[in-house]
Amino acid sequence: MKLTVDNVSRAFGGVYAVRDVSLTVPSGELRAIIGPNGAGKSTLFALIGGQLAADHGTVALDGQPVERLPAHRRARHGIGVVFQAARTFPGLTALENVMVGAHATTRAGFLTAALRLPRHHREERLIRERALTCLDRTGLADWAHRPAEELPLGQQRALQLARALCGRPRLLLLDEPASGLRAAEREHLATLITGLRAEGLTILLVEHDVAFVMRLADRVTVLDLGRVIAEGTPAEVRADPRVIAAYLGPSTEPPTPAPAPASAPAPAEGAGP
Ligand SMILES: Nc1ncnc2c1ncn2[C@@H]1O[C@H](COP(=O)(O)OP(=O)(O)OP(=O)(O)O)[C@@H](O)[C@H]1O
Repeated sequence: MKLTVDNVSRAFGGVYAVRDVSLTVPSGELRAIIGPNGAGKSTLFALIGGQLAADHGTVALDGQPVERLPAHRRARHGIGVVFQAARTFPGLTALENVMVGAHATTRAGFLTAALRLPRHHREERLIRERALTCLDRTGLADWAHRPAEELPLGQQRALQLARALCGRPRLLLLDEPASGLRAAEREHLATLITGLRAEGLTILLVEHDVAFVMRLADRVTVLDLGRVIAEGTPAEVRADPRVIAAYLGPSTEPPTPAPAPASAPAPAEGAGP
């Protein structure tokens, strides 16, 4: 699903968190959004997902404007969101938590469910199967029947992703999905994201782990102080002087075999034995 954000702004108390941001993400692209703390990344996600309303500007999915719709209506249009903070529904099992994610997209309405009509039972069975598949994909099959609040942090984050996937999104917003994960969990997540992208899902990824982002993203948009300061392929963005000044700094780049120009001043860091 193609995402078009056009001139979107949102201020809090007179201060812009996001200002005149435009971006187009073609269907099937994995776009990373990076930038320093407070750059407006999470706010931009909320403006796309509908958790926040924009002061002005438009958001369109496959050309259809959605900026006036609340979050649950945007979810029906195919937006899935994984928030930065792990939010599970305590008292429900992991499986039940994931099943909640599918209800946004089911045909059976509240009344059907409340009256427990046969159609409701059919849908519940299908949702349960779908939820189990999503748990399996996110490495949580063994946790399905455990209370969600008993899951360790890494698994709670995976649970959020499973829940979003269970809603069958066509645009997935991932806000710092790798934070707090251990190396093996990170690798599993990277493989999963790559797989989802290969299936044609459009993905927006906010992540502070630059190495993680750069190896996954097709293109990268860089925000600073609420504005887009650069956009391009990972290599273009890494080499952009404005991005280096605002965010990356000269030495965060993972080691690459690029030849250093003879006149380049070598950073002193790590020069010792
Ligand atoms: N609900 C809110 N009320 C007031 N100010 C807010 C609110 N949400 C965000 N802001 C402000 O908007 C700016 C952008 O915040 P945002 O969380 O979008 O940045 P971010 O790039 O996601 O930061 P981080 O990387 O730290 O998560 C910040 O100055 C923040 O303090």
